[in-house]
Amino acid sequence: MTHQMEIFRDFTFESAHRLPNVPEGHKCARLHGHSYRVTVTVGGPVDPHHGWVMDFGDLKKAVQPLVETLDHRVLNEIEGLTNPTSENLAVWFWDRLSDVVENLKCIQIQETATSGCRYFGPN
Ligand SMILES: Nc1nc2c(c(=O)[nH]1)N=C([C@H](O)[C@H](O)COP(=O)(O)OP(=O)(O)OP(=O)(O)O)CN2
Ligand SMILES: [Zn+2]
Repeated sequence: MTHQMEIFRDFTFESAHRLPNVPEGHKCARLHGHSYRVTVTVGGPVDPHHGWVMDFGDLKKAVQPLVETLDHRVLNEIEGLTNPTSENLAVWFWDRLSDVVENLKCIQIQETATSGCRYFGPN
């Protein structure tokens, strides 16, 4: 019997952004910052010998360089993030991780304690 599971790891970074395509007068057109949290979820069977889906450490090795690319930056200046909404940030992470992290299931971005998005990949 195999046990199907999802594992996840949280990463945080502090970045500034502005949203260029919001309606006139929208507060998010102004430069402002967030303490972002990205949660990366991977699915698969629990390997019976190791007792894990994958090593959390290997997941960190894949994601941390991307987080460092964004930390203490203005997101609009990062390639591929000219309109850095949570949704576009989730796609940005997915596009850079899906080839290196097997069975990537979800990228969750939290901009604030109460707002965020979950991306399950292209269809
Ligand atoms: N679907 C999305 N909507 C909004 C995004 C987004 O990425 N996707 N982003 C923003 C802004 O970045 C804004 O900084 C966050 O918006 P909001 O949660 O409305 O702001 P507050 O935390 O200040 O919430 P209040 O309830 O107004 O205090 C906007 N929308
Ligand atoms: Zn914002």
